[in-house]
Amino acid sequence: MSSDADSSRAPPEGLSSATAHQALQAHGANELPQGRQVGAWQLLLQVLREPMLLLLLACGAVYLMIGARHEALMLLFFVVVVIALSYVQQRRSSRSLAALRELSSPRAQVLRDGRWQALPSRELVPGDLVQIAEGGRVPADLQLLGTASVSLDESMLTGESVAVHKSAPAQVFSGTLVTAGLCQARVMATGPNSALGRIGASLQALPDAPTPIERETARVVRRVASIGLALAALLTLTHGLANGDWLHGLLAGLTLAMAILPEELPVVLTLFFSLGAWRLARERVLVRQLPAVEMLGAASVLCVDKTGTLTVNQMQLQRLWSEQAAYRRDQATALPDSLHELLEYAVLASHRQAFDPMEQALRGAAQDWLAGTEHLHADWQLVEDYPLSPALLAMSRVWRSPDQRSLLIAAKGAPEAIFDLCHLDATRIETLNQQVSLLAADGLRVLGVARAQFAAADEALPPIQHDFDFEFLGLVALADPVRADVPEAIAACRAAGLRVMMITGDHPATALAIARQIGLASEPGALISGSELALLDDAALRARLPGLSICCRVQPEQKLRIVQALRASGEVVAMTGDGVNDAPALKAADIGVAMGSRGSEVAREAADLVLLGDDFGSLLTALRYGRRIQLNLRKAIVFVLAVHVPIVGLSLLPVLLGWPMLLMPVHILFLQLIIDPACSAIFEREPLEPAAMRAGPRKLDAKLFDAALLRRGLLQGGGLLLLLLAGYALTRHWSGSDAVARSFCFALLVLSVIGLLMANRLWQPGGFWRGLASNAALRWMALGTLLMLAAALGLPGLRQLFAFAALPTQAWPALAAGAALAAAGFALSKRVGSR
Ligand SMILES: Nc1ncnc2c1ncn2[C@@H]1O[C@H](COP(=O)(O)OP(=O)(O)OP(=O)(O)O)[C@@H](O)[C@H]1O
Ligand SMILES: [Cu+]
Repeated sequence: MSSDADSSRAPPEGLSSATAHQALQAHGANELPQGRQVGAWQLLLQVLREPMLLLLLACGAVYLMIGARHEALMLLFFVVVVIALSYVQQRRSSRSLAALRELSSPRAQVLRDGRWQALPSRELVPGDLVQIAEGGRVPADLQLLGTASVSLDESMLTGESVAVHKSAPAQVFSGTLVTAGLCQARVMATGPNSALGRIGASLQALPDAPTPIERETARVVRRVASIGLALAALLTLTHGLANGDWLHGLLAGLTLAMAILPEELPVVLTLFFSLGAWRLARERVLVRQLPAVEMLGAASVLCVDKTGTLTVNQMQLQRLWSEQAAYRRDQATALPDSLHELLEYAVLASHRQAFDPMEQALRGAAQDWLAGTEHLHADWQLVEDYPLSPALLAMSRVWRSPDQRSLLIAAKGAPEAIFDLCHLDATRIETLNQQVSLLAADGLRVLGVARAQFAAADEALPPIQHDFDFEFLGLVALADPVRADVPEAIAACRAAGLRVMMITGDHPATALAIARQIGLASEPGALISGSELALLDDAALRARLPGLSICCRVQPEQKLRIVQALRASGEVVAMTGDGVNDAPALKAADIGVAMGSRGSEVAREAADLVLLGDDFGSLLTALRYGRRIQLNLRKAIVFVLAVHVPIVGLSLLPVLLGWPMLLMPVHILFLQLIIDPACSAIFEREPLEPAAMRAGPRKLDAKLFDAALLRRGLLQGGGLLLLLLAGYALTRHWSGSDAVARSFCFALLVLSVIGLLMANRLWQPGGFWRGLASNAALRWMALGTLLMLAAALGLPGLRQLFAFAALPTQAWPALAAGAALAAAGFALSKRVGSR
């Protein structure tokens, strides 16, 4: 980490943690005033505003008016239970969200107690020594130190998006973006005292806009709720007009409203997303946009950048080649003298404090092979530097040596760019290209190296690299090994129905070689180069997309174009990236994925997911979770739907048929107490069914509440309603007692709800009982429910509250038979309703 160029000077010192701690007390944390945070009270308020509670309170009031004090008290008890339940659920989500926020807070490289460490930027204090590097945000107002320089994008302070070049002792400002370079700096001002703090700007993330799924759910809930209210009003009217008993009519209406209200859906949605994000964080995947995980389940194309994602991005210089000599690291130890100059100029064309792994590799090789020769020039002075540009993939650096009058220029870059700079003739280019292809075919990244002299040392330097008179020196080839887990992960992605596309700035031959190593399609039509791509208009590009798996020599802007073209042709695009230039494409993709430790801050800010461990395999984990959340959501929805049909039916039909009221608020509440926790706790925990991974991505326009889902839910619920009505009518006829019939019907309903849970837990056929063994939440749930049911049927006090009667012995076998029938029906419905 320390600078190699400054070794002659005493290294600047950092702070000790004790001093830093004191300074932190004095100056305050290095952060801007935060947006509002959700405290416990606000959560409670949110809970209290829930419509379910309002309905309960209204019911309580009606009970008081008709003088049923016990019932009113019991409702009050339920109010407390419901509040406690939703409070616990909401806290669980907001806790996991807070933990995520903590994980995603920015970090800075700081020298503390003589050791470089990554600390939260929040803990920086004036006087700290930090290091900033390409792709990072400046964590505070800093003064640059040493000889290195950086390029900055200060647009967020100035509105100017032209990069500015700065070197010591210039100041750089908090929140600006380092687009190139690596430099040490001293912290001058933090938090509200920084330039950013003074203008009151904030880097707060965008407010979370509701996603399609959230909007769809909100729409469904609204629609169902208004239908419910209308029905409830209608019921109250019918009842009131028919019997003249308006209070009981109101009670029936409120009961129906409670039965219909799909209040668990939004809860299920937030809880599934936030718990899913929390689970993923434990797998070292940070979710910055919650719905992105579910979206990942729908991804159909995965665009990956080669360097750093598919490969480890640790370069090693493997071969050097000039027209006179060649060297392979694996076949010889010493570098022949005739290649010394080639390596010397490759290093001169690099930064002294190298950020780029290629340059680090060149520097490392030079230290191994050129140490003690006259080819390392610590005393040369940098005069000018021509950076790499998309138009010319080559960079040059101009040097002044103490013992020469003319300036020396070293250039390195993509071979074709260097050939261009050297103005080589066509035949020589052709032979050289053969050599490049030979090196690249082994998966090596090839760079050309050239040198020039500029005699008139006091004249102004030319504006572009082409104006120098370059002489070609040779080629260097670097290896960047493929990550060990990549071939397997790629195969798994493809098995899951995802198309994988490699996007790289590298040479076609290198890209092809890597594609073969990782098992991507590599036939001729599968590859397109950036220059070819530039000739296509949007329609032609879209036509070219099918079957494409490698894009090489693409420029950063072209990544954006590829993503947009893919999306325009109906694909759901997940895209990985790590560089400063990748941010627009990451934003444009449906799911942007950034590498956590190696990727740039900017890429992380633009991404929806961050792979904290930098391993490609965890993307696959995220994909599995995406499918899992999506499938479990669907299961929960089918369950909620199926369970509401009989509840609504039993509240509505008796009134319409002129029977005595069957379900009362207390029954609905009892059921609610099973249903709410059941959907969130039991379905959320379900592991992914293997078939869902093979089934391919969900269609983008597929709704969460699609026809298959509705059909299955209505089938299960409708069947159950018929069974319950039949059971009710039969027991009533046979026992002559409303209370016995109600007890029977309710007990059957509760047993069937447990059956519905077990049936919808696993959608693949079979496995009805397996649920009890593998899902502890389900086991407890079932046990608790049975105990509650037994209490309501068995304890005289409760029996009265529930308006039950003791079930005669003959009813028990009938109950068991009914439950078995329901279970068989649910098992059958899985075959009918499958997609
Ligand atoms: N520091 C450098 N010095 C000289 N040439 C460079 C340097 N960096 C990149 N190049 C040239 O530019 C080409 C494209 O580089 P670029 O950075 O766009 O690819 P990349 O983003 O590293 O690759 P990938 O897209 O696979 O991640 C390289 O293949 C190389 O020829
Ligand atoms: Cu409900």
